[in-house]
Amino acid sequence: MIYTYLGPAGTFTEAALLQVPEARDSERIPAANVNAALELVRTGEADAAMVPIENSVEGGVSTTLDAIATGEPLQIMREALVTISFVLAVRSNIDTIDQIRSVATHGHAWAQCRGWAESNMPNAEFIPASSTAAGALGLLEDETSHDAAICSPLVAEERGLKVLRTSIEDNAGAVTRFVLVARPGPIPAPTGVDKSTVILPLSEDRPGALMDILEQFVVRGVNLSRIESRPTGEGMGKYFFSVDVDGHLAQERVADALSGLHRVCPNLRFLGSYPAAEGLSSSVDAHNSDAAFSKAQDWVSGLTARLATS
Ligand SMILES: O=C(O)C(=O)Cc1ccccc1
Repeated sequence: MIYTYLGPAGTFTEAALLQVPEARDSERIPAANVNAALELVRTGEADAAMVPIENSVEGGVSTTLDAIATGEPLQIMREALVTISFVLAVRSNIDTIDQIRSVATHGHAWAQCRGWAESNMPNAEFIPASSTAAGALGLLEDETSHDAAICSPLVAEERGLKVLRTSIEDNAGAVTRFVLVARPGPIPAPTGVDKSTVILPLSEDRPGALMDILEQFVVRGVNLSRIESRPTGEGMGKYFFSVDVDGHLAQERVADALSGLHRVCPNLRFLGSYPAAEGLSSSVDAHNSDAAFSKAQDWVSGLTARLATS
């Protein structure tokens, strides 16, 4: 297996990939951005890509949500959670925070440290970087565009960067969720604690269109753990929903909800069922259990078997 990830080495995404035991001893290709990583998978140059999808402070990572919702189909094979803490690293000629005029980092890292940055270095300009590690490595270049970088403690240590402050995140304990994405293939077997992701384009702009979608989950007792709307890019007012649910395709209530969704939203895209990285809180009522579905199906089959043939 060849793995790719949002690089360069030292990103939080690499930390997420290293949680995958098989990836530790495999070839790992750093990609310049999320789209480049997914493209390596789509073309077959890599077998799977680890990419950030959501964090507990800033919400969804739009680039990833959009890239896996469209184009050549991809499948989520697993998820990984990383608790994120940031440091402020600087060029060697900077000694105090007041000297910092510009700070480079990934947009989601900036969002998680914005409060600290605005209070402690109000005059520093934010320079968007393709990743926290890319911003950090820029500090080592002669012709660098920035004085400081917000990055992981690990990359600062590994690259011998000067660190002026540690733990500068506004919310201690913020978690980012990453997904390992591959070309569509076998769906991982249920573990008992699983999630499924589905993309639901709103085909019609009419009252109740979202209700029709949500109803499919509600009546089968399927809990949603994430729902986000994203513009399709096809014009104002055109949206798709990206939804995570508790449960696996192998469970009747999830499969039945997908079947209902296919009727109200025929262009839906199933992105996979995979083990949840942490325990899920939702419980299943007896009438939504596999046994209840199976009994109900048997009962209806018994009735349809009695249908007159002519
Ligand atoms: O830039 C990185 O290191 C990443 O892996 C993306 C990211 C940025 C900020 C929080 C979580 C992930």
